[in-house]
Amino acid sequence: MSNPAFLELKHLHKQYGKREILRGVDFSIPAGGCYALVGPNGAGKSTTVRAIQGLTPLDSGEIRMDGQTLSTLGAAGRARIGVVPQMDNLDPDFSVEENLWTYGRYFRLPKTRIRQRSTELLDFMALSSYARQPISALSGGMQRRLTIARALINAPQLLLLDEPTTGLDPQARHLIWQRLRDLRRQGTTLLLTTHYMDEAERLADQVGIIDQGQILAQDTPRGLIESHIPGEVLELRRLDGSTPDPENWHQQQVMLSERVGDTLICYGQNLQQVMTHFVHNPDYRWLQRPASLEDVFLRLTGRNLREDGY
Ligand SMILES: Nc1ncnc2c1ncn2[C@@H]1O[C@H](COP(=O)(O)OP(=O)(O)OP(=O)(O)O)[C@@H](O)[C@H]1O
Repeated sequence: MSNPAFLELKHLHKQYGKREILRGVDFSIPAGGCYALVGPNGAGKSTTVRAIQGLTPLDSGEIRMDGQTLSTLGAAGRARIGVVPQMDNLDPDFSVEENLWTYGRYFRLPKTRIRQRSTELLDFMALSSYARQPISALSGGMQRRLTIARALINAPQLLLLDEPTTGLDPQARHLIWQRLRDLRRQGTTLLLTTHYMDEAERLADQVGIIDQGQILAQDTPRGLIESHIPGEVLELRRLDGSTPDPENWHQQQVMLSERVGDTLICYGQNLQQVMTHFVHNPDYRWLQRPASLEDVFLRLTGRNLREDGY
């Protein structure tokens, strides 16, 4: 039997003017689970996260946490949610620990509790030696870790992370991933939005691919790959910079191909035949590799920048 949902989103709809931003978003996360919402710019990820926070009123749909409708949980329910926004909004006039205290006071935690949580969280996020430093003394990765620590001050059961590692270097990203996995082991439920497929693959049990306000597919990372991309992938580029044109050959040989800029991504049952065709052709560069979540993402959400503002 699958675990009961801790967070449930049912048929979320949101319109700005005539434009439908969320068109029936549905998903759920069991307690202690991690769900990654991936999608192109403007897909509706932040709007979904803001709706859970109660910041964006919905036109219809329901959000339930721990079995209760969020709107009826009120402030007490929202206090069980920690939020890591897309942009760091730490207070530059305060020190590292003062930033945590401000949040603790916001949640009306007793002083002794704030002190204890601040010490624990600075240690957890490897920031103890920076406690008295101004925010300007922190690197981008440290600021991100402090933003996560701040979101954890009141020990929330659900942590919402809007693009938690965008713009960070690989070491900084790995440290954050490690801490997010630690949080899961402690029972925290995570919902993250990301543009990084490797992040979704590394952290999430379930990945939802959202585009134009709709979840196009959701499954485990492996399940998404296996059900959308058969076998390996061949990337083809022409040396003259033009995109390879599959018209005259791929129909008989390759099941599927997608154009991404100047690259043709091929996959299908007859990939080896296509390979032999190009290996000795000096006009082409090629790369054969295992299929990834990014291939699924590109296949489902379209390759080229759209002209409709998304
Ligand atoms: N207050 C608003 N008024 C009008 N349109 C809005 C408003 N907030 C968001 N939108 C539009 O809703 C769409 C979805 O925005 P959202 O921020 O949810 O996308 P996203 O998937 O988080 O994108 P990104 O990856 O760029 O952060 C966008 O086209 C955006 O312009």
